[in-house]
Amino acid sequence: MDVKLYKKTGVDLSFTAPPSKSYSHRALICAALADGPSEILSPLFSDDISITCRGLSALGVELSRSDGSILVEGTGGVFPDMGEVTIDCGNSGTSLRFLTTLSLLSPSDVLLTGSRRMMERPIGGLADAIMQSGGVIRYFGEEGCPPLRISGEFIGGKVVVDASKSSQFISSLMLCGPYSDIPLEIMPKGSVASRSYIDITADVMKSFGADVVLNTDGCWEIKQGTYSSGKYHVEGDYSSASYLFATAAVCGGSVTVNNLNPASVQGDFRFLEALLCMGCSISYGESSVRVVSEGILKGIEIDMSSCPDVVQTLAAVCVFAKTRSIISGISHLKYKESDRIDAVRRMVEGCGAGFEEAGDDTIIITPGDLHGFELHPEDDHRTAMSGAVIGLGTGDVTIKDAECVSKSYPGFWDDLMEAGLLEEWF
Ligand SMILES: O=C(O)C1=C[C@@H](OP(=O)(O)O)[C@@H](O)[C@H](O)C1
Ligand SMILES: C=C(OP(=O)(O)O)C(=O)O
Repeated sequence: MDVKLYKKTGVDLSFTAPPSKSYSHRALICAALADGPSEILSPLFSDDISITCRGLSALGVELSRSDGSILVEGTGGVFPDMGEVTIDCGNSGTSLRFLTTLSLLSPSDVLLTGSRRMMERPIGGLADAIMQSGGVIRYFGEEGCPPLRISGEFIGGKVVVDASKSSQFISSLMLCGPYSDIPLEIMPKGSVASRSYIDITADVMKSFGADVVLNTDGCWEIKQGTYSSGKYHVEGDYSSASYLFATAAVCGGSVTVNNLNPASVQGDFRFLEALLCMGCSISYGESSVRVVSEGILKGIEIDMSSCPDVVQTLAAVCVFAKTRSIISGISHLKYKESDRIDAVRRMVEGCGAGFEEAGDDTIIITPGDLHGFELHPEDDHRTAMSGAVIGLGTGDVTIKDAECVSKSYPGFWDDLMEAGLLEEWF
C-alpha cells in the first residue's frame, strides 16, 4: 500500500495515543513469569506484540486475547519442556532480545531467528553476559547476531554487559533477574544506549512486585523472588504520539493527544522538550498533552542518546526550521529496523533540506527549498510515519509500502484519515 500526503495548515486536532509498545512487551514477560493469572489491560495490538505473544506461547505459556486485554497464565518461572523450539521474531528486536534470557529459564532448547534485517542486528553484548551466567549460546550466522540457540541455565551473580549498542540487553537480563539461581547484579561496561528504556523496565518490574535497585556505582541489583500476578494497565506510547505532535509543529495549529501519562518515565517524552525549544508551546492535562505551534520553528542542538525512536520524527520537524539543527548521540540508530541515520538522510535530502554527518554520532540538518518526494521506508515503521509528517508540511509526498506501520502503530493511517489529514491511499 502507498499513501500520498498533501500540505495542511492551521490544524486543530485531537487523537488518542496507542498503548505503549515497550510497556506491552514488558508486561507480557512479567505476567508470563508471575505466580498466577494476569490480565494485561489495553495492551498494544501490533505485529511486534503478537511476536512476543507467539514466542511466549512457544515456550509453553498460555495466553488468550479477550476484548481489549490479554490474559496470561503465569508460570511462576517454571516452564514446561517443549523440546526443540524455534521462535521467529520477525522484525521485533525487543521480542528477540527479551526472549533470549527468558529462554534460559525454559528447559527447552530455543532457536531465535527473525527477518533478514534481524540477522544484522547485534545481540553479542547480551549473549556474552548470558555466557557469564551459565548460558550456552550458539550462533548460526554471523557471530554476535541472530539466529542463535540458547541452552544452559541462568545462574545469576555479577555480569558485565556491553550495552553500548542496545539497552535491551540490560532490560532482558533484568526482567528475568528475579528467577536466577543467585542474586543478579548487572554492571554496564562503558556507555549505555537508549538508557531511558531501562527505567521503563524497572517501572514494570516494580509494578509486578520486584525489588530492583540501581546502586551508586551504576550496577543494577535484582532481588530473587516471583512476580505477583494481577491486572496491569498499559499506558499510552510517547513514540507513537510524536508523529501527532509533530503534525502541529510543521503544519501550525494545535494537536491534543489523549491517553498519555504526563509523569511517564518514557524517554520519548523528551521530544516535547525539543518542540518547546524549537518554538512550540506545550500544555499538560491529567492524561493528555497539547502542542500548539504558529508554524515558525527554530533549529535545535540536542543529544538524543536516550530516546532513539523519536530521532526520525525530530529530523522531520527540523527540516522546517529556519536555522540549522544538530542532533547528537545517535550512533546506535544504525542497528534498528533499518540504518536510521541513512533513513534520515534519505528523508531530509529527499524533501530538499541539507544533511551532513559529523562523525558517526551526530547529524546536521540545514534549511532548504522544500518540495515533495517519494519515500521508500525500507520496512521501517518510524521512517514511514516521519515521512508522513514531512508530507503534511510540504505536500506531495508519497510513502511507498506504508503498511510497515503495523509494527508499532497499526492504526496510524486510519487515524490520519479520520482527522482529515489523508485523502489517498492506493
Ligand atoms: O526496550 C525497548 O522497549 C526499546 C529500546 C530501544 O532499543 P535499543 O535499546 O536497542 O536502542 C528502542 O529503540 C526500541 O524501540 C524499544
Ligand atoms: C527499534 C524499534 O524496535 P525493536 O528494537 O523492538 O525492533 C522501534 O520500535 O523503533
